[in-house]
Amino acid sequence: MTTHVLEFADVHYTYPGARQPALNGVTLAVPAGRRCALLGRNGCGKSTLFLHANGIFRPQKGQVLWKGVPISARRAELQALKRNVGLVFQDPEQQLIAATVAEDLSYGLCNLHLPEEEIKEKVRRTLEAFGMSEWADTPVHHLSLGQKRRVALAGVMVMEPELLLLDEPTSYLDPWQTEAFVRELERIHAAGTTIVMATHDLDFAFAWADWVFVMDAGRLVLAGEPERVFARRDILADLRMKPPAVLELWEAIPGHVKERLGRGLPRTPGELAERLRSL
Ligand SMILES: Nc1ncnc2c1ncn2[C@@H]1O[C@H](COP(=O)(O)OP(=O)(O)OP(=O)(O)O)[C@@H](O)[C@H]1O
Repeated sequence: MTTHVLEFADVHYTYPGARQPALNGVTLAVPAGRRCALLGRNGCGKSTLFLHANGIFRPQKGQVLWKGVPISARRAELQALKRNVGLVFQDPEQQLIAATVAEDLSYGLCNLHLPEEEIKEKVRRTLEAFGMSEWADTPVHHLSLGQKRRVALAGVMVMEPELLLLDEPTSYLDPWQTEAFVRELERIHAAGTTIVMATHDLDFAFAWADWVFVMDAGRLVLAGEPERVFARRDILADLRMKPPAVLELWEAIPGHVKERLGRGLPRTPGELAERLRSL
């Protein structure tokens, strides 16, 4: 049986002064242990959904549940939720608050009033795991955008959340930084963390995710395994979402060649090229 870490049940939210709701009855369940991609056009409500996931926003109608239990407004429970659900914002400037990298990583742990030695040890281990020990005393404003993104991710992971929410983490990263970032995500996922990533990069989503959500106008319109979701060309075309390039290439290959390529759908054009070369 699939267990869900986080669930949204008919959640509604309209920003003060806005004419349209940002969330308009979204119902969505995040399966435990998955790598989920959250897709949808600009303004469909992805970031607003994330802000409800760790209690920053409260639904105006409907419920958000953590492991089947509705999130309450009680301070202690909200604090526990913030610890379980790590949110990495789209813009690292919104997230990084302390002067140096090590201070930034310590910030959330200090708020938990952990003993100083424990904080130091967690920060040391996280810096090491992220390959950034030499940045410990670097002023945050000396870092590049890609480096700030990694520090923001490390600052969330130091809290050891069970669920990691990433808001468009690969935008503005160069291919090398994206690869390094994905390797970090692999390590985090392999250690047991469920991940949900909002992204506009459908090629990346198809290559990386093992579960996909598609939102539109504040609601969920599709959810499931990537192959199944991306097979719904009619719905995706209505949302002006182009299928991943590798699927278009795959469809152009004659059936008798596909049979020889075998082993299900390739995830990237590189993987397809590799299989074609081995014919
Ligand atoms: N602070 C705000 N005040 C008023 N309206 C807002 C505010 N933030 C977002 N909205 C509106 O809420 C809706 C959902 O926005 P949201 O940022 O959640 O979408 P998104 O899917 O994350 O978009 P993007 O892909 O561009 O990041 C949009 O119509 C947006 O204009």
